[in-house]
Amino acid sequence: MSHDLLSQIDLPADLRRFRESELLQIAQELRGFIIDAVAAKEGHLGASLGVVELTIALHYVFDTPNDLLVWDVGHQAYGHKILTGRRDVFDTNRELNGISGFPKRAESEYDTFGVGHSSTAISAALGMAMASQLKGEKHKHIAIVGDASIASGMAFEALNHAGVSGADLLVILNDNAIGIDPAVGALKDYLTKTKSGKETGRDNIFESLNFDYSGPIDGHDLPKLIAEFQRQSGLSGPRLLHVRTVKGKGLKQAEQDQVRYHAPGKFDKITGDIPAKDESQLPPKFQDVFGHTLVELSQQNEKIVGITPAMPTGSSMKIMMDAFPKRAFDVGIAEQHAVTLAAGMATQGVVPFCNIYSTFLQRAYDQVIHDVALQKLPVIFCLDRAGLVGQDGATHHGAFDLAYLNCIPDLIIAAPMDVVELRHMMYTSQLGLPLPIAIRYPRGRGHIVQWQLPFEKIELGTSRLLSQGNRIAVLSIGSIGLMVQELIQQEQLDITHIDMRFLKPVDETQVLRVLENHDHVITIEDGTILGGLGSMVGNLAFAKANKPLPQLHVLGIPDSFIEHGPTADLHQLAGIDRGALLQLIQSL
Ligand SMILES: Cc1ncc(C[n+]2csc(CCOP(=O)(O)OP(=O)(O)O)c2C)c(N)n1
Ligand SMILES: CC(=O)[C@@H](O)[C@H](O)COP(=O)(O)O
Ligand SMILES: [Mg+2]
Repeated sequence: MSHDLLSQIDLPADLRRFRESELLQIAQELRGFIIDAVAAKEGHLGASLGVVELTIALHYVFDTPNDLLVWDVGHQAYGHKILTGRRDVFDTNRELNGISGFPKRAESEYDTFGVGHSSTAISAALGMAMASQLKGEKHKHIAIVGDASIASGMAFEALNHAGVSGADLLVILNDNAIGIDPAVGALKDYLTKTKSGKETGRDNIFESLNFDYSGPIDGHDLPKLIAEFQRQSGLSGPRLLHVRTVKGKGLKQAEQDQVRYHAPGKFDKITGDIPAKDESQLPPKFQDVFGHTLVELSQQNEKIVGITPAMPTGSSMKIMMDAFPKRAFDVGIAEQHAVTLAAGMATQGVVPFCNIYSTFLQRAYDQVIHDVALQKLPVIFCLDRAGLVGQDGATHHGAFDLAYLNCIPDLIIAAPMDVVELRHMMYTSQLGLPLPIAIRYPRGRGHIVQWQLPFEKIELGTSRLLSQGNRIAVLSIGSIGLMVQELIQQEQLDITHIDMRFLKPVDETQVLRVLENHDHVITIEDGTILGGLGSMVGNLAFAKANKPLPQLHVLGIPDSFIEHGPTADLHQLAGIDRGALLQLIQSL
């Protein structure tokens, strides 16, 4: 694909020098550029393809960066990045030391707000608009938000406030009628029918909230978009422009299979096909073991239900939704609601498995404390994508869960080392616990091919002694223990290794025994170093262990935000990889 015009655009000012009639070709070239880049380097595809025309029209009409664009989530902002100074480095997208897959303030003045988690754009753009008012400055403030993201509570809070703010805020609702998975909820149906009050004589929902509503308009029709943005640039006050687009636009397969092509991995840039892979001999992913195990358990226990906030495919809750459509619920991008919904169900004796990515549970922290733990409601949280997740980077790493959950009373915290332990923990959880439990596990594959072993009950708060040495002991929690175990076997190290399994209740007897019988105790976790296993063992040592204490070495994610890149590289950067552990052991 040629980039004759695109190659002349380094910044939006260059784009604005083109005639409107040339924008169609620029759109084709930009689309081709995105397809070529993602086919080779992976990343988010469908969302960016769907907003090519929108992106061009926005930068063509508005005076960016003086006018402020805020992209919600930011997975659709590849076109924006390419038009705002990052075309030549776009091949480093999501790579270690490369550009981020999401808008990021440190990266460009055109990235007005850091994103990754959804539904923040309206609040952020409103904040900017109110700041402009306060400072007496003239800017346009534009939030671009998807149909699934606008259904989240936070977006509604922002609309509610913006409607009485008088702020110069344009919300562009990019309605493609899908999130990652098919859109859900009543708002989805409403949006497919909604029309302007000017047409119907009755206010629609946005007009009722004091927004000047326009649309819906075709988001692939460049002349229409440009005319509408020119009109909008002369207006002020809260406005909402409803734009309809097609996710994956311009690549046949991506339009037809929008779920798969949200982030398809590598594919053929000419045909659009994803190469078939035989994965039958590979160990399964943690998430698939979660999904299949939940179905197995649901067959035995009719009280079980599944809840996911908008991640059925990613979390594999889809397996349960297919097997038991009446007992598994996708509630949309609504983590807070998902948690309290699960709490409500638990009050009635239902056994909810509430599956949330570790990073997204951050949004429902109060609900975990106030609605679940404080009432000792036995909700079973399955926290997927715990630890460092790789190319999505700092916004998405599940780095904090061990620490932020550890300080909550009456919450059991478990982390399986392998998929078989995950099964046993899920089995144990639904037998009837007196408290809620959070089971956290990582993105990707385990190492056990034959995972479908009979269920076993695990005693809460018990660890597993995996090898016994004398001077040095390693206490690990979660899947990072696999690396420890392999290291010990491959290097034939004479050291003790304990898979802690539970951060809370922690196996105090075992920890004290280890502290008293070794010269050096190493803790290792794929979570922040502050407040997780290392802190727990340190506290125990000072409070309860007989003196003299061994030397304690705490390995975990350092107290800084870890960027994006291959997970193995990030583990190395964080000092929690095989090399770092071996070096430490050798130095002792
Ligand atoms: C708080 C939060 N929950 C879940 C996600 C995962 N997520 C990323 S994109 C997405 C779907 C967004 O759909 P929509 O807003 O309609 O945008 P589209 O992809 O259709 O352009 C979801 C659920 C997230 N980024 N943030
Ligand atoms: C943009 C976003 O938040 C999701 O698309 C996320 O990238 C999904 O991550 P997984 O690929 O780990 O499911
Ligand atoms: Mg959408």
